[in-house]
Parts: sequence; C-alpha cells; structure tokens
Amino acid sequence: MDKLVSSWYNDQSLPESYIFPPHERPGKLLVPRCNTVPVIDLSDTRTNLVHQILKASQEFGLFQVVNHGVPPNIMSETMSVFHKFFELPAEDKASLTVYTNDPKRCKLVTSTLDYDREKIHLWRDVLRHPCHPDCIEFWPRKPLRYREVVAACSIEAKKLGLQILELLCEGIGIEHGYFEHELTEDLLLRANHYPPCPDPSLTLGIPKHFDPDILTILLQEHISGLQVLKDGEWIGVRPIPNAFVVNIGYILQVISNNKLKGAEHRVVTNSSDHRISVVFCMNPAGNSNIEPAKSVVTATNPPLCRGFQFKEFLDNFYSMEGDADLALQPFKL
Ligand SMILES: O=C(O)CCC(=O)C(=O)O
Ligand SMILES: [Fe+2]
Repeated sequence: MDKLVSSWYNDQSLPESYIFPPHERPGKLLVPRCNTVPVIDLSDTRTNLVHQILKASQEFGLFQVVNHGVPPNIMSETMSVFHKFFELPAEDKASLTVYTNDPKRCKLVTSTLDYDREKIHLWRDVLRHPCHPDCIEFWPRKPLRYREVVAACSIEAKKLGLQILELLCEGIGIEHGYFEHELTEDLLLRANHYPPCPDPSLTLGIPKHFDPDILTILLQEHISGLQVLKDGEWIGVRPIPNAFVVNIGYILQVISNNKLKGAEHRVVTNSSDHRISVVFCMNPAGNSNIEPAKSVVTATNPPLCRGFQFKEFLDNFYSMEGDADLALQPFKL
C-alpha cells in the first residue's frame, strides 16, 4: 500500500494519478447545498413515518433522520474518537496498514483496497472493520476509548437501521421482521478521512457509486462533501447537527424488486477542511440468499432477477470495479 494521503497532502500539488476524466470531475461549479434531500423526524406518528420514508426512498434513495433516539453524546464521542484516530502518529497506525485478507481484521488503507491496480486514486484514507463482537479484539487500541465508544455507536446504528427497515417493510408490503436476522447480520464500519485537497475541481473523495449493502447509516459533521444523484443532477447533502444520513443500498433495491431506489452518491473534497464520515453498512451474511421478496412480486411486477448468494454478488461487484448494475447482470431475468 502507498502512504496515507493524510501524511503528504500538504507537500505538493495534486498528483496526476488523482485526476479524474473530465466527465467525472466535479468541476468548479458549486453544487447547492440544497434543502431538497428529505429530513425525516422519527418522533412523528407511525403512519406519517411510513409514508415519508417510503416516498424519500423511492424518489431519492437517501434521506436524513432527526429525533432518532440515539444519544447525542454517543454521536459526538464517535466523531471525536475518529478525529483522534486519524491524528495518531504513523507508527500507531502502522500495524493496521499491513496487508491481510482476513475479513475479521481491521484495515487502514488510502484510496481503496485495490490501490495497486486502480487507474485513479481517491482523495481519502479509510479505516474499515466488521462490528461483530467477535472482531472487537482486532479493533484499534488507540485512542483509548475507541472500542467502548465505537461499540456503543454501532449498536445504536444497527437498532436505528432495523427500525427504518421495519417502516420500509410496512410501506412496500414486505412481512414484518424480514431483515432482522441473516440479511443484516454483518454490520461493517467504514471511517473515511478526506484531508484538504489542493484542487477539489479535479478529483473526488469517492466517485459515483451505490453502496453494495441493504442500508447505510452515516454520521457526518458540519463539513459538506456528500452528494446524491437525483434526476441526473448532483445535490449536496446539507450537514445537520445530530442527524444521521440514511441511504438505500443496492441489495435493498433488488429485494424490493426496484420499488425502492438505491442511492447513487459521491463525495467531493474541499481545499480548507478535513472531513470525516463514519459509515455503518448493514450487510447480509455472505451465504444468504438474495432475491426479490415474494410479497412484492406479482404478475404485473415480475422478479427482476433470480436468487443469488450475497457473496457471489460481492465477488462480481469487486471484479467490476464497483459497478453494481454490472455485478447484478448475470442474475437478471
Ligand atoms: O463520506 C461520505 O459522506 C460518504 C461515504 C460513502 O459513500 C461510503 O463510504 O460509501
Ligand atoms: Fe457510499
């Protein structure tokens, strides 16, 4: 792996290997930090919530939630732990950057896991690990409260995700509890660190993608950067204090037989501020069977694909360089 971008970003202009082709670059146009991404108040009545979450998931695939019941101190301590983590001296992070393909292990990389083969690098460092209790022994030991704080936050993120999935089930007519076990068994954490960038118009923190999961629960701060594609236009996701961003993953789009829309999103960089996002991905177990839910399939809405194992899809996803539509292709009917 190459050096973390956070260790050299200050020293030079943007290296060629970070420059995206013209049609993918964000350019100089400031994307408005619109108010149009739905913000859902989870203390509303159940009937209203089902309606609003369904509408947001069909139109945007992405929304923010407030009054969600996650204690604000858990959210702020989590952000603070990741700030401290990314500020640790290189020697403290060195053991996490060692190559390993053990899925239980924690990994800290720059750009993506595929740094050596990818054509263009992403302007970010990323720490990733599973959240399962069996994996905690591999989590960072520093900063001191990492394990305690991140464990508390991951429990809350999963609870929140399951609550939102229940509302979605009710909205599209999938039976209660459908996502409760295997389909959300693996909670994965990704903490992204985007240092200030010498030329944000030419590069990206993450290019356009779908998350290859069921649901993503994301914590950000006051620095913007996340954008969602809506009707061919990029819309900025305005940071709101104490909100979580929720986006529909590609696999949930498949299970809903396209009734829900996976969010296509990307991350732009900026020239003055470090940005950190903490992302919890609700993933199915590798061997779980993914297929359009029987209750959403009808004669007029036939299944878009056959059943497949989640790990088959993921293998395709990574070999197709993160193109979810191509990864689904072999299973389409
Ligand atoms: O940094 C963000 O706001 C989004 C991160 C993201 O899309 C991802 O990690 O998949
Ligand atoms: Fe994402």
